[in-house]
Amino acid sequence: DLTSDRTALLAFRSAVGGRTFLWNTTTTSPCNWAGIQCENNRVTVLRLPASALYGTLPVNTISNLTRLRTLSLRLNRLSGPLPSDISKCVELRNVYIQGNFFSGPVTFLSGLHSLVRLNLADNNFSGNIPSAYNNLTRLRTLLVQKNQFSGSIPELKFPNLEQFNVSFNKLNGPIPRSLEAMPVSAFIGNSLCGKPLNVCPGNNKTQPAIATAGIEIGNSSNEKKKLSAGAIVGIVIGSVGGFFILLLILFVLCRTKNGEKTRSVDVQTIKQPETEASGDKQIEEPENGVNNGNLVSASAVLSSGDESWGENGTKKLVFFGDCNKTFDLEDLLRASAEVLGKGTFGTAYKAVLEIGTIVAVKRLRDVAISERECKEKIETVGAMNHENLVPLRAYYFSKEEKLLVFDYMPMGSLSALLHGSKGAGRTPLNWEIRSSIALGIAHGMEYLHSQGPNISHGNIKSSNVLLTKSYEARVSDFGLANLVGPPSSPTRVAGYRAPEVTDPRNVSQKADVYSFGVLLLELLTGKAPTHALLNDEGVDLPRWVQSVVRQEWPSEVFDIELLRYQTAEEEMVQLLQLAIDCTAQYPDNRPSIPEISKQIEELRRSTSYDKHEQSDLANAANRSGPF
Ligand SMILES: Nc1ncnc2c1ncn2[C@@H]1O[C@H](COP(=O)(O)OP(=O)(O)OP(=O)(O)O)[C@@H](O)[C@H]1O
Repeated sequence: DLTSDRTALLAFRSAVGGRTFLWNTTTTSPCNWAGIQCENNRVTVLRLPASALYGTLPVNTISNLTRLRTLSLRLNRLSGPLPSDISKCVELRNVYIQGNFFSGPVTFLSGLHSLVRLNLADNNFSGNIPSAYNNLTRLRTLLVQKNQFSGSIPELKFPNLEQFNVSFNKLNGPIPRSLEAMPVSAFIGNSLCGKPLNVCPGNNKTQPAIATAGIEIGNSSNEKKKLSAGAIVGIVIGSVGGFFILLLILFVLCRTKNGEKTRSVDVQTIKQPETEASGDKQIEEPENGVNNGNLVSASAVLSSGDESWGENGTKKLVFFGDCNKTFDLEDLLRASAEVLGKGTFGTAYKAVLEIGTIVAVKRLRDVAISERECKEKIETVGAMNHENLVPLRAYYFSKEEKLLVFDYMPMGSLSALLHGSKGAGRTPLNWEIRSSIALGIAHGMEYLHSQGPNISHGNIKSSNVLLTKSYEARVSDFGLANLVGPPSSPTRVAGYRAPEVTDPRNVSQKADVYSFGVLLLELLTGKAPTHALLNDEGVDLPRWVQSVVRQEWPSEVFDIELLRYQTAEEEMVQLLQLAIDCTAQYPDNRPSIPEISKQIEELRRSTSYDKHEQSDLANAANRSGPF
């Protein structure tokens, strides 16, 4: 059997071009060849992702591997039709051929009853979406986005379907009921209609009662009645009258409210002493960013009559939620402090309080908005509560000083971990850690984005991802982007900024996704992204990765440290593809954060699934070559 597998594999190798040392043919057993795994002396896994393969696949190559369970040819340059005889591999569970140039209709599916994951995305497949998919009752993932599929989507019934995407094809007609619960992004870029997209034309069920002139009433066509001209005039006059009454009520309400507001502002102004007249000074900035004794060596500055935001004129830290108020402003000012770094919004300090508590304090500078607005924004940040966000515990606000008190994260930032010293004693950042960090960030962002369509982070980058002792990711600096004025010079954030962003204080959720994509590339490549303007040793990561993936050997993009963990090569390439999708030029072509989380969860699950399935393969460790 193994001899026939070997023959089939050699036929495959001679059919496609690519990396020349693909397989060491002097070894008799293909089970020792790179990218191949066996069970009971039969080839079960053929993984050649990102291996610069090109050419077509003739019949009797893959199909002779009758015990094949996983076929991955992801991110190569293979073309032509996929031979239909692959249907002979009845044990196939995972087929990943995303990111090639395969074309023609998909005819190989009938008979593949065991299929769990099917990813045909980013190819040139055409024809209808075969209803043969319906035989695939175990299917959990069906990704066929970015192809040339046309016609309508058949009613597909998959009891276990978790991931589904047909976006950016040439499909038309209504979305079948069984797929209504899928996200909008699964269907965009086609001429489809119906839930979750817009209502199909001619389907009046969910249309508003008054749509256009010549209005029709009723659910089915035989019930349709034309409204008389008189009725239309009546409806229009009634609606306009109602609208004016509503406007009048709103006007009266606003006037009453404004009167109240003015009164409360007056009260506050009277309460607050004149801080400018009290001769307060600003806290001294450390000259060179080194330890400066305590947080505010000029703590007297604040105690000399500076006005806090306290209710009755006392200096007060305002705490959030049920956070224990175990310290006050005086304690904070007395704490020994060291500078952690200077960022866009100010300087960050590590403060060790006398009671032993350690906090991170951020002193905001150049706050560009009114006190009231600033307070509201800080309160919004304080109300955010998610395990993957750095919690804001308290704040202090006065005319001269704006301090934000966060939990201190002992492992520092992801940026420092990726690009800092790689000397002995450092925990190597393996796939498990990196993929879990990626997932943590995605979850934190998903929480932020779920707060409203206009809520975004605005400054996603590796120095804003902090880590706990167990390397869990916590996103920091959310909600601060619009507190301060725009930076005067390009900063490190430039390498993460989406091409459409012109005002850094106004960043959409899709622009956050772009920055996250760059962050994923940074995690995978180990390279720091920067902007050409800055002219330092960094690179324009999305552009560099795109060029390597398309022109050279794609796996060369990965960080050497990651390549040591070869058992996850498939998932690494999957995450690379996701990062490339996130950094699409056009915002609409980028996936949403919930989708991204789902994909990372899924690929992390498949790592553990594969590990479990193949743990007894002693030869896995002996494989040669990069994969
Ligand atoms: N809560 C925290 N715990 C531990 N270290 C922190 C904390 N907050 C910030 N830091 C450290 O302080 C440094 C400076 O942080 P800061 O957020 O002020 O600037 P930045 O992230 O480099 O840039 P930007 O202000 O543009 O986000 C960061 O690199 C980070 O390592």
